[in-house]
Amino acid sequence: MNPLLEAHPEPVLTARAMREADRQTIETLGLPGRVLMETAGRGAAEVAARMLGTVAARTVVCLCGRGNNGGDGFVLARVLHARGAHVHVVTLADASAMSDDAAANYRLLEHLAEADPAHRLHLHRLTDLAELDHLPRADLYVDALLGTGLSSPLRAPIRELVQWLNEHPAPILAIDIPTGLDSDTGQVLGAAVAATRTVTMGALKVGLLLGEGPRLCGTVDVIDIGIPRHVLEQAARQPGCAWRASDALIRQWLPRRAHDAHKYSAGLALIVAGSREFTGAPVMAATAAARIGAGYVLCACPSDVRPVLATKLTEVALLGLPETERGGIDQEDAFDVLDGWLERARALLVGPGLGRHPDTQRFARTLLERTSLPAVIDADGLNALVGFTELIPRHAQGRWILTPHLGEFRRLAGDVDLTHRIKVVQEYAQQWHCVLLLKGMPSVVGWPDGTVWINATGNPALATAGTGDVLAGLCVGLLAQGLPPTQAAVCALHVGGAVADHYAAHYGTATMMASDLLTYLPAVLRTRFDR
Ligand SMILES: NC(=O)C1=CN([C@@H]2O[C@H](COP(=O)(O)OP(=O)(O)OC[C@H]3O[C@@H](n4cnc5c(N)ncnc54)[C@H](O)[C@@H]3O)[C@@H](O)[C@H]2O)[C@H](O)CC1
Ligand SMILES: [K+]
Repeated sequence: MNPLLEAHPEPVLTARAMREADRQTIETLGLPGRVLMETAGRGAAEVAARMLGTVAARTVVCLCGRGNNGGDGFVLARVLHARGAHVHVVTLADASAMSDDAAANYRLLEHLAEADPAHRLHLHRLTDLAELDHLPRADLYVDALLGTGLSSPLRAPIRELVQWLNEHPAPILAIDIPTGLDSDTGQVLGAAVAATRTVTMGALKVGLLLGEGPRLCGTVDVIDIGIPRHVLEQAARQPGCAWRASDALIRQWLPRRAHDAHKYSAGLALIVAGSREFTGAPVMAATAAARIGAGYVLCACPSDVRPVLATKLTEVALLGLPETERGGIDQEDAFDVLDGWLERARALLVGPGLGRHPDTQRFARTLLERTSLPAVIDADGLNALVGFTELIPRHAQGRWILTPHLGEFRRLAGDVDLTHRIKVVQEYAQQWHCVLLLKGMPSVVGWPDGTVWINATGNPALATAGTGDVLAGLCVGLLAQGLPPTQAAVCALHVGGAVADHYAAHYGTATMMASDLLTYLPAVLRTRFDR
């Protein structure tokens, strides 16, 4: 693929945005919908042929709805029939009840079925679900029932058809979206096809990447059906849409070390972290910051924790922060110790393992209010802001990266309905004027301008203690090297997930520990990101 194009982020659209892109292409550019459907169906047939291996004499059963999703299925049926397959097309409606383009393609099939001397094309107009039992066992089932037109929980008999489909062991190819999956949220609406593979038209849909989407889609192929890139990019600016970064884009964004760099020019990352209870978190975060390329990492922790960290950290400098007799960080004395370093630092991370002592939380808030450094606020740094969220829009000013998991986000934002996760992240990143990295599978990054990114890498191996500390360290390490918070958050997620993917490819997803991310990071940076 063209390296320049490859560096482009991939638009991830809602159903509404996809329909808008269709409309633009058809009405403004003049590319007929029938041509879009023909291209969509032919692209889907290519994927079906790859799934079958050989097409001739294989049996394919296509379940087709009466909308354009069904229309894509009719085109696919015609193409596979022409390549020698035995094709059974199952519909629930007459052509008169179908969309125009679908009906036109259905009538094509009717003429073909009559004309084919080999009688390899069979049209079944279903009036009773029992008739499904007369269908031959297929080598491949095609779900062309519903796509982006699904707007509510599946009605009968589509719902029963979906359940029937899922009962068959043969591979299932879903057209555009597995029927029953909400294309904007990844929720299952009543029932949904569990596809082996999904071939989606024009662009990725949000629902394929969130919620139940990854589990129900199987492998996803995006078919270029002739919608111009600028039309897709324009559509992706609608609320609820997102982007996915490519390796090429991350390679472009990742900082390169200057040939004449010295430890300060490569960026000083100041990390305020650690407590008696949590000494691992600062180690993970500080090591990650150093490993991703920060030239100088300084970890400021409560004084009596310093000796413990000194046994675990060699290249990371340590700074003991005075404590109150109550055991929290003493704000005034701490600033006396910190001030010089705050001038020299290029980025700040507050939170990993910091603990929730009231004195420490007050210190963390004051530190964030006073500094104008780009900052990452993670874990107990976020907990210190609970009840003080007004500080975020007042001080973040686009310089902060907040990295909450779901629980931390709910403590900050309240019991927010996260059905539309993209819209929620979009709204809060704009409202708080910060970069909001909401961790999850996948994690999502909202920028202050409303742009949202869905992480393209990572796997369940990341579901282990300490990976959040590593992620926070990667973020601050990239900030310290001059990356803007917007790109630092997307890169940290993408690279961290890529290391987890590297680990899982070699050792599976059940044994990874967070420190493995630090071990394999250099190799993945070198081989996958050319660093
Ligand atoms: N992306 C593109 O550029 C192209 C996509 N194509 C395909 O077109 C469908 C969208 O087609 P549309 O006709 O708008 O909707 P559907 O076919 O998905 O469904 C409409 C159909 O479904 C019925 N329906 C709606 N909700 C329910 C429900 N809850 N239960 C049962 N039935 C329901 C509704 O009555 C309609 O009859 C897209 O996915 C692509 O596959 C174009 O072919 C090419 C361009
Ligand atoms: K479908």
